[in-house]
Amino acid sequence: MRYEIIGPPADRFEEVLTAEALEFLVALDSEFAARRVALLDTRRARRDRYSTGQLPDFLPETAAIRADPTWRVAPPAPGLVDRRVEITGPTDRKMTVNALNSGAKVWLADFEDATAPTWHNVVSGQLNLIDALDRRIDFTDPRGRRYALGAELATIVVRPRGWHLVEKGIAIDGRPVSASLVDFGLYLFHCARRQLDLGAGPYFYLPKLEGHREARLWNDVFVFAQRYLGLPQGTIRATTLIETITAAFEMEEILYELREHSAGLNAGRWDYIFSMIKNFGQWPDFVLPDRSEVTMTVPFMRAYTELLVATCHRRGAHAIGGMAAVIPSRDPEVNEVALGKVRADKRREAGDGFDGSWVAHPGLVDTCREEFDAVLGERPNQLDRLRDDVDVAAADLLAVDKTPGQVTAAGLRSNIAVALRYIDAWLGGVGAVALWNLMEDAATAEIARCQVWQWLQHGTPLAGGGCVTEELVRSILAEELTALVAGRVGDDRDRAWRAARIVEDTAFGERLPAFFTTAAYARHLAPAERAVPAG
Ligand SMILES: CC(=O)SCCNC(=O)CCNC(=O)[C@H](O)C(C)(C)COP(=O)(O)OP(=O)(O)OC[C@H]1O[C@@H](n2cnc3c(N)ncnc32)[C@H](O)[C@@H]1OP(=O)(O)O
Ligand SMILES: O=CC(=O)O
Ligand SMILES: [Mg+2]
Repeated sequence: MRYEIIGPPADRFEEVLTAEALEFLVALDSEFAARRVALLDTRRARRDRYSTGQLPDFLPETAAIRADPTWRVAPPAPGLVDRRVEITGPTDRKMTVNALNSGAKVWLADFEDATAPTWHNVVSGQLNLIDALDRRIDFTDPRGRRYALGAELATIVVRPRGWHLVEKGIAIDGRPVSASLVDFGLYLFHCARRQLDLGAGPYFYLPKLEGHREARLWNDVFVFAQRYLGLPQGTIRATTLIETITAAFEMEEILYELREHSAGLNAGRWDYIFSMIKNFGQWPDFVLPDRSEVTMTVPFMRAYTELLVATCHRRGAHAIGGMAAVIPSRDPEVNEVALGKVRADKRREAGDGFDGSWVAHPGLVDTCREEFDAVLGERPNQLDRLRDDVDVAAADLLAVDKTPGQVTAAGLRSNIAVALRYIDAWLGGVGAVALWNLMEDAATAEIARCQVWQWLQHGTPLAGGGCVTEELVRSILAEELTALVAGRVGDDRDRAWRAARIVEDTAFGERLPAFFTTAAYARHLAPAERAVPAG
């Protein structure tokens, strides 16, 4: 056999890691592993070009696709017609039940930004999805609280990990496997028919794509997988996140590549900001102010979302809004402010023509629904609202220098504290956390650690005096680490130290690491020991 299970066994994991499912992963790997590696090389080469001053533009070689007014994506699939509220979150057992019961139309079951990809999270997440579809997920927690699926459930849309990540819990021919193919393959293998029997289908969100060739790879994966599993072509549907600056220049082409499988585009705002810093962070014109100042109404973010809605609706595709990171609070005053911010965000999106949007927490479902109800009324979406008024040029997408705001000492400290605390949680197997009333996940933490790097590179002046220096960052990091480890012992204490080391490694280097998660996964999360060989 060509595969081996490296990750440790646990209760019922064999129900996910069946010989047939693993053979399917081997088939996907044989067909697509080399193309994935080549596309990752292309990403690196492109970033190198940007480091010499080149800027992206709309592609001349695909002008004909953009100019052709005739093509459309497939009509919306069952369960994906009305997407006015989508809740996102990790796939642990409790969150699965809570998300499905939340009243949202869609649940984005997340193996990406909201999940720390421990072997346990990866496999048990798949098991929870199977159990949810079989209605076998009800349980009572240790406090005696009962969790049970209700009558009306959200449509499940799974977000596999991005192309940059590998899964080391399974080896094929002695190599780690693409994490995207593992998450996609296991879910499709086990749940496609279960979903079809329930009147929905196997639906996906595709994260962190950097261009249409990566969308073509996904489309080819879908065609191959449908053939392998005997599913009618077009059964799979995928919403692509536009969350990199390079993908923003290829929205139309991405829809075109996936057109028989496309369920639209989503404005993944947090990774988008991260991508902007990652690609152009060394240039003075691209220095961003405090993270809290980079709102959806600053010119470069506005240009991107306007273009996204216009592109989608021209092609009959859903445009889905992004995540307002504020979450509900038990403090009534703080809560009121938080709900007000989410309401304003969803109101703007609905008014701009989005067909629905994301929330991070069940307590935000009603707010989002009310704002979309106000615009959609009885209509399931507003695909008919063409945004022919939108005129976005390459320069608008890159107009980072028009972002108002300052870099402050508080913003610097906040970035260091968030990066440290998030990475600490991630190393502990938790991929989304609430910090200071904000949802923090891999994407928001990437911004935090990249801004520290960016400001250090530029010796950025701080409002009120001084500037960002290595000495200052080290001293804030030391203070934040002291606060984090207070009262901790043993492994918990070590984990905080490891998190601080990752923050240092990613902040002080001359070149910004493309993702903190890749090296941190290999060093800290990946299963190290060989467990029971299988197959
Ligand atoms: C940039 C992007 O990619 S955004 C998408 C990726 N990020 C995410 O999906 C983050 C999703 N959100 C979350 O993970 C959580 O809301 C957090 C971690 C931010 C906060 O969670 P908590 O600290 O548990 O919040 P809180 O205590 O208010 O939760 C109250 C209840 O709501 C549940 N809950 C909170 N958020 C969610 C969610 N997204 N899905 C399902 N249930 C949820 C909690 O499990 C808890 O349930 P319980 O009452 O049965 O114990
Ligand atoms: O995945 C969403 C984002 O904002 O990043
Ligand atoms: Mg993202």
